[in-house]
Amino acid sequence: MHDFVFPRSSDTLNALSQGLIVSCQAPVESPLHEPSVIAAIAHASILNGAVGVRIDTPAHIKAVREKVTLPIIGLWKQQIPGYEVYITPQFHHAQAIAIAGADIIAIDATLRDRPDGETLQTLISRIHDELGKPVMADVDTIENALSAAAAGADILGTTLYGYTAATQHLIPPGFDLLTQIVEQLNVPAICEGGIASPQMAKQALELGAYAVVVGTAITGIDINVKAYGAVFPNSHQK
Ligand SMILES: CC(=O)N[C@H](C=O)[C@@H](O)[C@H](O)[C@H](O)COP(=O)(O)O
Repeated sequence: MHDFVFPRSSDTLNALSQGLIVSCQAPVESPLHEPSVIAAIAHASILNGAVGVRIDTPAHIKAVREKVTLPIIGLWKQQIPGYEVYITPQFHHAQAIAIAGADIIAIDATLRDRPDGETLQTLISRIHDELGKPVMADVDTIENALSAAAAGADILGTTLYGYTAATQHLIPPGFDLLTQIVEQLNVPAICEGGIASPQMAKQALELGAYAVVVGTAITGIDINVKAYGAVFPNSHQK
């Protein structure tokens, strides 16, 4: 386990070390996609030992902030026509989630095109300089992890492994990407995506993960019930 020296918000980043971060998100069409519900799920996660939470949208972050003092990794998923980046694609999205109360700003840190000629480098620099927040760089490949680290990312996440054109043939968790980051970079790596059991989370830590984000396996009621329903002859959800 490395000892990392963080240039900014070191208390926040140190608080995540070797801990479980719960991603509390719900499909837009779900009754769970409601600020007070997401806040309750986040609060329950913290009460049961999570060191932080990962939350989408300013409204949900604001509601969670009222219940939770531990670190919030904030993001804002926004589809922009003509662009593939969707996790906090532009600076104004980052600004909105910072204002809502996020401690760490998660962004798509691939080198795919962004609107208005913004680059990964300028986006990270503006989040640091204008918002004073650390950046979690969600990546899919070691090449993008290297460029995100060079652009100043404070932590790297394997979040996009399996979710980009370059990696769509791969199935999360990205343990191979995690290992490459741990071996090649001196930036903490968060294993996120596809962690489906405590054993898998333990494996991520053993491979050198700084922390582990678990979403669907813990908070994905809609998808999990649907998966159970698929094996029941008497299920009204097809
Ligand atoms: C690719 C993408 O958009 N991932 C999102 C990022 O915030 C979430 O939809 C995931 O639930 C999260 O990464 C946690 O992963 P998992 O739910 O597999 O534990």
